[in-house]
Amino acid sequence: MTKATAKKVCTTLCPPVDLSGEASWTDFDAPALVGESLRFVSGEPDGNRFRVRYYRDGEQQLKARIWFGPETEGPPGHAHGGSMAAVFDEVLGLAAWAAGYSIVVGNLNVSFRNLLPLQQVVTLESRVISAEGRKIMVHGRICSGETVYAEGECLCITIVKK
Ligand SMILES: CCCCC/C=C\C/C=C\C/C=C\C/C=C\CCCC(=O)SCCNC(=O)CCNC(=O)[C@H](O)C(C)(C)COP(=O)(O)OP(=O)(O)OC[C@H]1O[C@@H](n2cnc3c(N)ncnc32)[C@H](O)[C@@H]1OP(=O)(O)O
Repeated sequence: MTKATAKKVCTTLCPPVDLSGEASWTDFDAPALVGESLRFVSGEPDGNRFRVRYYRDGEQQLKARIWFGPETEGPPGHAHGGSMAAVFDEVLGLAAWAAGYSIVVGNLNVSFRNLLPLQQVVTLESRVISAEGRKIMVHGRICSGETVYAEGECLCITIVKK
């Protein structure tokens, strides 16, 4: 896609995008694990906001291919920081669930490193860093090739049944 095309805002539904993963990744069925509770980010897979597809890599870490559509716009032609934070909240929280922890997100720090152009497929790479008591630390970054758009550090807290 040329830069000129990428900047064009879709007033109707944008065309399909290629969210396929790398050859070594396997599909990850998020709804099978957590039900329909991820609608905020991944609830409209053909819409103009986010389009997301989940995978596990060879080390079983969660990966996501994500397209930030025109409805995530913040700075002209680029993704709103809050849209990236929402993506980190969902994907890093889901990464902890995928690793076997029943959690909510207690704290999320996001560093915005580069403006993210709209309508570009990027990758969110996650990694469960540590698990100490109820605290599960998950790190991630939104990137494409060598470019890192944002980094996230997510403290997840396991839910205590009352
Ligand atoms: C009961 C609700 C159940 C909801 C979930 C149920 C089912 C979900 C099913 C499927 C899930 C689907 C998808 C999951 C994937 C993504 C989810 C998206 C992520 C989210 O969108 S999720 C919503 C946003 N999320 C919240 O809405 C959290 C609101 N909040 C709370 O629910 C409490 O605040 C909680 C539980 C976090 C802690 O409360 P608590 O009373 O259980 O535990 P306590 O306060 O004692 O903390 C224990 C130790 O964690 C440390 N600690 C706690 N918070 C910290 C912080 N912020 N910074 C640094 N350290 C912190 C303490 O310092 C202590 O550490 P120490 O033990 O060393 O003293």
